[in-house]
Amino acid sequence: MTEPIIVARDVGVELGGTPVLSGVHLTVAPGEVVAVLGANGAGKTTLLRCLAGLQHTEGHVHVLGRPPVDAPDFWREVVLVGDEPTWYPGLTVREHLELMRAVHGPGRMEAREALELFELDGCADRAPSSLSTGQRQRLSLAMALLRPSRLLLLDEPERGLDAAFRERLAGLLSAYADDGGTVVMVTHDPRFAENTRHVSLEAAA
Ligand SMILES: Nc1ncnc2c1ncn2[C@@H]1O[C@H](COP(=O)(O)OP(=O)(O)OP(=O)(O)O)[C@@H](O)[C@H]1O
Repeated sequence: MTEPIIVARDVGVELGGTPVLSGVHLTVAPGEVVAVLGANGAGKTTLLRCLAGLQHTEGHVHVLGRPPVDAPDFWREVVLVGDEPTWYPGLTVREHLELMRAVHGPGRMEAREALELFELDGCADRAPSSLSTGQRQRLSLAMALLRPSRLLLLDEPERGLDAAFRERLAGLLSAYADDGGTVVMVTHDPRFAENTRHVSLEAAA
């Protein structure tokens, strides 16, 4: 039987003395796209942070067969897209994509293909800080999908994207999973997540 990519059992987190997650279970197989849904404050981002090794938890969490840790070996296989990244001053949109390739090696696509796929050709020579919210989100996602990885952890990837691009992104994530990758994403858009496995989170307190 194929080993799960994620096994989380009885996960509990307290923040500021308040339970945020309690008794959460999640098992994710390779090639799955899982959408974590729930009300504001239900703990979705906190769960992603637990899976990324950025949040201490009670219970058992294994990602890719081991406890997740905020360390280079882990981040070579896992990509987290959450809050907007810090952009490198002086580098253009194109250079941000080329940087991913230079650091992580040949991945799923070339920088020029990513520019086309994420509709960034028109702003390839601009600084990311000069882009619109949706264009910056597309650049974050392009940087994530260009490089090789086994697991994508995405926090509201649809944020700032228009309806047409949301549909394209859903297709790109599905293709990533068809290639053997695994996706866990937090989303508030059930339509964007319609062809994924849904996991609902309820507030712990
Ligand atoms: N550093 C912190 N200290 C104390 N409480 C926190 C901290 N970070 C988050 N929380 C609380 O933990 C709860 C869960 O937050 P989290 O961001 O995981 O929710 P969410 O489901 O992702 O919400 P949203 O849909 O609004 O993004 C919230 O009640 C939030 O106020």
